[in-house]
Amino acid sequence: IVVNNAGVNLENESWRTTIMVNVIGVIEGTKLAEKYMSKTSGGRGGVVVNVASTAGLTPVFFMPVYVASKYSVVGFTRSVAMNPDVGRSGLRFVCLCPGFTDTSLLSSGLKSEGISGNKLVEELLTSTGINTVEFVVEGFMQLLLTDDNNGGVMVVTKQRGIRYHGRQRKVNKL
Ligand SMILES: NC(=O)C1=CN([C@@H]2O[C@H](COP(=O)(O)OP(=O)(O)OC[C@H]3O[C@@H](n4cnc5c(N)ncnc54)[C@H](O)[C@@H]3O)[C@@H](O)[C@H]2O)C=CC1
Ligand SMILES: CCCCC/C=C\C=C\C(=O)C/C=C\C/C=C\CCCC(=O)O
Repeated sequence: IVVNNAGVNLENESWRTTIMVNVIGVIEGTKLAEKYMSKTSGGRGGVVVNVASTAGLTPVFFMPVYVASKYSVVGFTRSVAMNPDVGRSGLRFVCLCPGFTDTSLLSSGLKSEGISGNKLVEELLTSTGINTVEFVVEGFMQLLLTDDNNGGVMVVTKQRGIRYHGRQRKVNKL
C-alpha cells in the first residue's frame, strides 16, 4: 500500500511549493509505487491511494492554486488507472477526496490573512461542515478494502457522507 498523503496549502506565501508538494509529490510517489510494486517488474501488486480533496472536484474562490493542485491529483490518478497495462501490474490507483477536516492544515489556514474573519469563508464552512479525522479514515478504509475500484474517487464529507464521485466506471479490474 502506498498513500500519497502529504499536502500543503500555501496559497499566497509560496504557491509554487503547493504545486511541488501536492502535485509533483503525488506523481513521484505514484511512479515509485509502479516501479517497485508492479507485478511486471517483480513486485507483488497492491494499491496506491492519492489524497486529493473535494477542492479537486469543485472550484473554491479563495484558494485557486490549492484547487489546481487537487484537480491535478484527481485527473492524474484517474488517468493512470485507465492505462491498459494496469491489469497486468496487479496495482489499482484510487483517490480520496475529503471535505474540510479537523487537522492542523485547516486550523492554520483559518488563521491566515484574508481567511480569518471572512464571512463568505465562514458561510462555506457552515454549509459543508467539518469532518472528524475518524470519519475520513472510515472512507479511506472502504477505498482500501474494495478490490474492484481501480480509478475510484471516494468523497468524504460531513454533509453527504461517504460515496464514490460520479459513475463508478470499472476500468482494468485486477
Ligand atoms: N484538512 C483538510 O481540511 C483537508 C485535507 N486534505 C488533504 O489531506 C492531506 C493531509 O492533510 P492534513 O492531515 O489535513 O494536514 P496536516 O498539515 O495535518 O498534514 C500534512 C502532512 O504533510 C506533511 N508534509 C507537508 N509537506 C511535506 C513534504 N514536502 N514532504 C513530506 N511531508 C510533507 C506534513 O509534515 C504533515 O505531516 C493533504 O494532502 C491535504 O491536502 C484534503 C481535504 C481536506
Ligand atoms: C476555510 C479554511 C481555509 C484554509 C483551508 C485549509 C485547508 C483546506 C483543505 C481542503 O482540502 C479543503 C476542503 C474542502 C474544499 C472546500 C469546499 C468545497 C465545497 C465542496 C462541497 O460542497 O462539499
